[in-house]
Amino acid sequence: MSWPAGYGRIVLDETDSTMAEAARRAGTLAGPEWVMARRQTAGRGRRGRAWANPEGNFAATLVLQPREAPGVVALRSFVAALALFDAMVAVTGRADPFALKWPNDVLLNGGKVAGILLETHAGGALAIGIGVNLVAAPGAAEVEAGAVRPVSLMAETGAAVGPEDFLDQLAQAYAVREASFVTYGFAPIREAWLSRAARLGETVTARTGTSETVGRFETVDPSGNLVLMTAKGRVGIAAADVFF
Ligand SMILES: O=C(O)CCCC[C@@H]1SC[C@@H]2NC(=O)N[C@@H]21
Repeated sequence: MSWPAGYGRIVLDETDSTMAEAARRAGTLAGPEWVMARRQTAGRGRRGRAWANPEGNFAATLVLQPREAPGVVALRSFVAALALFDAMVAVTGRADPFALKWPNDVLLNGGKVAGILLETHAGGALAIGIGVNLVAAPGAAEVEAGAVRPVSLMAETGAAVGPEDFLDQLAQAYAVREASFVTYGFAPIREAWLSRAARLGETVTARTGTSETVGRFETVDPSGNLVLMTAKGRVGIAAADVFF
């Protein structure tokens, strides 16, 4: 497996969180850099949740210095989700058990196998944190009530993939999707994402900390919003957790 040209790589035995590591290093990096850790002692997920990271699972953050407007930069969550999907297919040889859940989870046999966390830094750096349950998944009791059950790649498919091998696949897949995004914009990424979307056309619930919207999952719009057809009409949602 070749490493993508122009991307750097740092592999640490242990850190608190690769997001924190990325924040500490962002100002010093000359170009895109993958920061991977074999162990995280304080991994974090979306909405301030903790992210468990037993050894053997994958934890890495890609640090980029994008030049676009913030709304365009944020669309890289879809770029990353697609790349993650591609890497899963590359390591298992199968696409059918995988699906993408808005905004950027990867599902395997309907369970959550991977998550993505985006953070931006003063100075404009973008940190894309990716966690994959390669060998172990948290118990159902450790996740929010009603959330998709966590699963591991190994338990669901039998594939035994080490974090560094997974990084090779993911970095290559990301570089391909990033080049498409920079050259052709969001449209082909959006189409590819939608063709892999879980529960498209079905009724889902989108929850923020303060509101709940139930509707038919119609599409993701060109700004990356979740579009639901509700009893009151079409609604675009910029940020939420989705429940099936
Ligand atoms: O809540 C989610 O689904 C996103 C989880 C993101 C976890 C990854 S693991 C690598 C990086 N470092 C962190 O502390 N979090 C992200």
